Amino acid sequence: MTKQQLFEQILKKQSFLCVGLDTDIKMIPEHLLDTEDPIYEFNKAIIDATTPYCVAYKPNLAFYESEGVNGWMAFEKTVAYIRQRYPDQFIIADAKRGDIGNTSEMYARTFFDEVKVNAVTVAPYMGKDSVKPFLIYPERWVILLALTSNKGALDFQLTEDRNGERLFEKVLRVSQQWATAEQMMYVVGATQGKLFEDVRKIVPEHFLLVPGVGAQGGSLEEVCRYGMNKSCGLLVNSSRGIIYADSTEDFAYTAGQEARKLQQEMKEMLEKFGVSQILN
Ligand SMILES: O=c1ccn([C@@H]2O[C@H](COP(=O)(O)O)[C@@H](O)[C@H]2O)c(=O)[nH]1
Repeated sequence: MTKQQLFEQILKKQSFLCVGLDTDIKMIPEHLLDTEDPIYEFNKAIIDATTPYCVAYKPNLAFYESEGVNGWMAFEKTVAYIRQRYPDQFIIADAKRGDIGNTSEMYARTFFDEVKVNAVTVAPYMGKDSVKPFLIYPERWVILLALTSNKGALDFQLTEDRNGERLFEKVLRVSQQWATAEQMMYVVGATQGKLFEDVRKIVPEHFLLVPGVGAQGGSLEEVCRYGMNKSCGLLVNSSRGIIYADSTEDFAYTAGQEARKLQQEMKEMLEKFGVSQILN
């Protein structure tokens, strides 16, 4: 999916919501546990209920890999289900990969050739040759960790070098030499508030994947005020706040309603910050 196609979906749905499929077997409603593949059944129900209100899904690999072979199969089946039923959805494998070149090549093959997601989250720490192998796939995306939502962002990302440049700023600046805004996005946590202004000084055109609203307390209004650009430029993720809003048999309906609430807020933000035209 291209940047333009993603923006068109955002305008069509008046939403830049990404639903996080952080499916924890321990949180799945009891009545699904008797089915052959509870994780997949849960995901299908969540996807069917939320798809009118979102433009992206983000399965986080930790939740699948922790269940071994069955978890990986549920991940693959979930991606295939979205691909087949809702081909306009943007699918992000939140895997936070990155290694020496030949190993990164294998990660890229896994996610782009085998599972066929649109994007993979990648850690920038090992540098250019660890990221490049993900960039040889046309219309597939690398989402590079830049300024994360957790407290630990202070440990490295917000530290300054002797010229006063913070590490996340260096990641944004240098990595722009590796790929354009047609293939690279950045993770910036919703909890980072006004720092979105500093991010936008360096990457005005790029899409940002923004986790941290809902359970982590980030403000959607602040993210939009400081982070939105003329083609929206934001995919805001919520995982627990949507998928675990209800643990009864009505879980999917409630998840849909939570997604709808966020979509309504996002529609207001798109209007408020003047994002309304199809760009060419
Ligand atoms: O900086 C980051 C990077 C990734 N995440 C991931 O996003 C979701 C957030 O889940 P919530 O339940 O909505 O808090 C989860 O998969 C994280 O691993 C992040 O939170 N912050």
